[in-house]
Amino acid sequence: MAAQVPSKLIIASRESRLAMWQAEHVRDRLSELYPQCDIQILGMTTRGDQILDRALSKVGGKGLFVKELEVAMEEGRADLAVHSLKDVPMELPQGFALAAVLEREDPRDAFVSNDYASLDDLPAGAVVGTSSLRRQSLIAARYPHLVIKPLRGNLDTRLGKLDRGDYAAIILAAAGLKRLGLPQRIRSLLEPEASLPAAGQGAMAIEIAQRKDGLDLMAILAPLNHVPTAQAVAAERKVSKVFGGSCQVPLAAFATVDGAAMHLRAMVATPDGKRMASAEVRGPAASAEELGVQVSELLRQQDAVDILSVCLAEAAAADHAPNQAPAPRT
Ligand SMILES: NCc1[nH]cc(CCC(=O)O)c1CC(=O)O
Repeated sequence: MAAQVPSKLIIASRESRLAMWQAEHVRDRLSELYPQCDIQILGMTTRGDQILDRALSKVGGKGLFVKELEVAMEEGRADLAVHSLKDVPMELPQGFALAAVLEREDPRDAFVSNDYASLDDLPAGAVVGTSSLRRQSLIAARYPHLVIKPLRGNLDTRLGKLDRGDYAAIILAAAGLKRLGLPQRIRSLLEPEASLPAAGQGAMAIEIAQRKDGLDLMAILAPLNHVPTAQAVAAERKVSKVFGGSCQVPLAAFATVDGAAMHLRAMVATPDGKRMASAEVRGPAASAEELGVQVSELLRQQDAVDILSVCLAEAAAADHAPNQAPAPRT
């Protein structure tokens, strides 16, 4: 039996152009499924959008880009929230759930520059912009002659800083550039072998809150769930969870699903790229989380915990704040 659909649904979204594109995409797909339902978008600003002068790893706290949207749902101002899955904490607060994961866009990192075609072409001392510890550590490991400088802000802001000449090149998620109709800005793509993507990169998720009115939003949103993507990101997010995943740690986890088979790769490193652990496993896509645990165990055998303790000590020192990262667990 088809789900009972209300006459109106409100989508909470951040106001960046990418977030709005994603919310509009979900709105359009829902409108197609449920033409009788009036679907509106509520734009909001989050703490992650406001704090732009610090690297994400130094802002601290999880869910910087999602909290305000959750409050809107809690207060009944919105029914669902659309997020870049990469920005969604591994553990949602009590009473919230992911209702659907949409088909993944290109998960790769993109090299963006006005003067150079790839990381290999950059001369010694060239400045590369990124605020992702993962990207920073991968670049430092392979290109020790390059200088990495922080780069924050939404996609348009970041591209503006590149165009102004602040950087020789910047690294961005290919997915965002493609969604915004800017694929021509991509000079080259970094293959997973060179730059393993972050857990959830390129995937969008729909979050919902527990309802008091009995509305079955899970069932309403189920047709938007893309099973192979949901399986891949379940494995990736399990790895992040095991290692207390946050933006304070250079951690990558990337799964591909081919029919019933999954290939999961993961990596942890120190921010300077000098120490790195990486591992991969293959197995049934239906056992996504179990594969996440397995690959985490392989990482642990390579001193991943020690590598992460270096990262967390650095983060805590930079923060002058108590170290809130939980101990690794499975
Ligand atoms: N943390 C910011 C963020 N969250 C999601 C994306 C890109 C889109 C995606 O990965 O789905 C980006 C920008 C970037 O990494 O360049």
